[in-house]
Amino acid sequence: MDRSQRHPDTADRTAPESARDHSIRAEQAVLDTHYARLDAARSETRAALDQIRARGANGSYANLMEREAGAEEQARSLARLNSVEDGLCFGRIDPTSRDADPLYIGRIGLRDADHEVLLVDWRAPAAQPFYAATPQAPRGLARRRHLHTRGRGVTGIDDEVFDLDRLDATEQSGLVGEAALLARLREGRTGRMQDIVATIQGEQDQVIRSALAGVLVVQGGPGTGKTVAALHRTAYLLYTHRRTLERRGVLIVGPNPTFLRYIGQVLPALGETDVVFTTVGGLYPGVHTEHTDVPEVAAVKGSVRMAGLLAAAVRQRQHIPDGDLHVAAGGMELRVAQEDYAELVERIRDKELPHNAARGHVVAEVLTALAQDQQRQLEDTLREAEEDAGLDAQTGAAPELEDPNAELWSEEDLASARETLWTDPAVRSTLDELWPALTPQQLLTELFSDPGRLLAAVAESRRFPADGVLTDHEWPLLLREAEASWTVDDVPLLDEAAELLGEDGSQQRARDQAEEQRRREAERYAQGVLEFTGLFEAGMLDAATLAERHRDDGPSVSTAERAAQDRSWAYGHVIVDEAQELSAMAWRTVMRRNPARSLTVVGDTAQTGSAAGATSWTEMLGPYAEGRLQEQHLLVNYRTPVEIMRLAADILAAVAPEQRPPESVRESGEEPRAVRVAPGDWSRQLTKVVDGELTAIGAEQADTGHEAAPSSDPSATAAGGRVAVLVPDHRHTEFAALLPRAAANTTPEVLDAPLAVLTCTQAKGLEFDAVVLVAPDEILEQSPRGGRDLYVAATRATRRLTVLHEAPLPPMLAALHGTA
Ligand SMILES: Nc1ncnc2c1ncn2[C@@H]1O[C@H](COP(=O)(O)OP(=O)(O)OP(=O)(O)O)[C@@H](O)[C@H]1O
Repeated sequence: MDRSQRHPDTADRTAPESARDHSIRAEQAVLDTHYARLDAARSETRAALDQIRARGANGSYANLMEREAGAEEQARSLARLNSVEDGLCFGRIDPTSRDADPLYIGRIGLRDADHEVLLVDWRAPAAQPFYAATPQAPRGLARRRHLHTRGRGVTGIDDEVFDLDRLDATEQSGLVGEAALLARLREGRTGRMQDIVATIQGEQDQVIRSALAGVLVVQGGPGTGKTVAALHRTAYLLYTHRRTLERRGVLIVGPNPTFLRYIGQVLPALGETDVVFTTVGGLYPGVHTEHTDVPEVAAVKGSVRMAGLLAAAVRQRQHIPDGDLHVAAGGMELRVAQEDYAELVERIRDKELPHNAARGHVVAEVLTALAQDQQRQLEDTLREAEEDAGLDAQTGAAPELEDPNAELWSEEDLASARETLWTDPAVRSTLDELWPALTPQQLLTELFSDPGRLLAAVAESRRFPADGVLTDHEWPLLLREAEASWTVDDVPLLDEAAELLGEDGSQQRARDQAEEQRRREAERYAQGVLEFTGLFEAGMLDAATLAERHRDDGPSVSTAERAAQDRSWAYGHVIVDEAQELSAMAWRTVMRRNPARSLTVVGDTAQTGSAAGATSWTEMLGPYAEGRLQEQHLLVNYRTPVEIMRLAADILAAVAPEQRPPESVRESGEEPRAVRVAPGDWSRQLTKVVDGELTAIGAEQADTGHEAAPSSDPSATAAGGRVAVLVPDHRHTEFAALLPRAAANTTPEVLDAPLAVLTCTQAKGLEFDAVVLVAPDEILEQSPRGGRDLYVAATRATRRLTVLHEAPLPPMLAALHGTA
């Protein structure tokens, strides 16, 4: 169904040419004033910046600081003004009240010289009716108008009229309308996501403008604009809560680096850059990985029961020997009674400190116990000596000691004995055995590479089975070589371990190093400023002092930098995209980064590919939201045409019958098709189909004015439009080799290449003009969630889907029309 048909008020394009031209001319005149104002604002800002710089060489320290801050602010403003050149104004709303003027909506707000509003920022409350008005609830609007522009010229307008009476006769006859949305959706894909400020739909607007606090879950089928809405929400929140979010930063977690690059350009386009982008594999500072475990291992590592296992593994490292503690030190055999040691361990455990912090207490108490034993032994020796001396010298009777309980050692003696003992290697190694200082990496490596240790931790975890324990079938799956590299599924475990262990000194050292590096850079910069301003020669200030004084909360870029390095950083807001893929353990990590629980979670539980991912939001997130979980549903698919979505709906019915497929917004006129490949004929058939797609896209672009340079290589003609070959995981290398000109890895070139060979996981969140889906039966079989992978693959195309198969098609694809 064409969406324009759902707006009965949307006028047809059959309006008289002259009236349409008249409207365009009128809007052009308004747009000219917007650009004139933008140019003026740029000139003013540039002049202000030049003036600040020109004042550089003189003045007091305070003036200098003020000038620096002023220059930075002006430079930011200028960058913002420069970033809105394209599509500065894209909408207009006419209120029903005849007394009120129309409002123009744009990428930024502008006022004229008299401070009258010329243009309203799309994120401002006054702009909301532009996005939220519907024929049923027009929000006080008589008309919503979309302006199409190229450069600084108005090329077209689309109107939706909510109150015809409000428009005069000329305006009524000049109504024009082809839904701006459909025009936008017909454009070819570029490999980078683009902003949708001009065509945000009502249900998306609700997501974008939801309150900052609480956990907002946005569930929606493929192509419903979850990602793009989440990004616009980020821009909206940064605009509305700038102070909070600039200081604490916004974290965006995505499924893979390609996806992050795919969406990465949208925020700068919206004028917002103060954001940290990462994947789950990058959430733990110092480790960055994109390798994943096989599904059955990932399922175990992602289970919340791992938290209990790791807690048990840490307890296992807090050793309580079977007998008394004996240490040979300082020529003596020192002893701590087993029950005394066990009692002190229980006392320290009761404090519920992280392991490494508790170690400090254990060390202190054991040293005291050893020193006291040393004292006791020395005193006994002394007494014996004195007794012997007394017996010898007098009558043979024992002498009367002054007080048998008297302490011969002072507090200082005890302290110095403890210090000496601490330097004794035997004492140290005993303490390291009893209660070692551990890094998260060490804990995990030693646990997973030692079956005996792992089994002991499993046994220990079964003593406290509160959150469930691993079965005898599951725990052996964790075993691996000590040298094995970290996987994405290990990252939340490292974070959990870090939480249990606390600081071991290495984190502090890393932070100190980073701080030292920053200090040196600030000093170098300050030195430049001083030489430039002459203050250095005047001897008024040295670079270190200036750098130190200049250290405040700093610009948000450094907020992002600081946040990314600091495991304990509390972000102001966190956005998780393709959130269905995160395991329970990954959520524990994400929640630690956002103790205030201000999160936007977007995903589709029907697309979950990961074995440890979510099948229910309430189950996965309920425990963290404490009644503040709000779920919104997006139901309209803006990517996949009706014809392809019909087929995808069959897959969905087979793999997640409880889910409703989204409703597609447009038809392409082309049914998806199946091509049967004869055994051994993959290379020829694949090349033929791919070449056909590339040629077709090249021709379509030529038709729509996006003409590419002629070339004998069909892949060169598709610049701007893209084809993806989606293959089973285990055959990726094989199919990539059959198409050597295709990009086939997860570097940025995949996004820019006209042709790419990807697995379903790599294609998650991305979209292409045409998709060639290879060996669907094998995709289905590749994991317990293979059916969901197939659903993801089938919903990536904006125009055409071709399925290539050698084996018979799975029943869920029975509706496909085949070709020889
Ligand atoms: N209001 C809109 N105006 C124009 N284009 C839109 C709109 N909403 C979504 N789109 C486009 O639809 C496509 C799909 O959007 P997006 O990738 O955000 O969907 P998604 O729900 O995250 O999909 P998936 O679950 O498959 O990853 C994108 O090209 C996006 O730009």
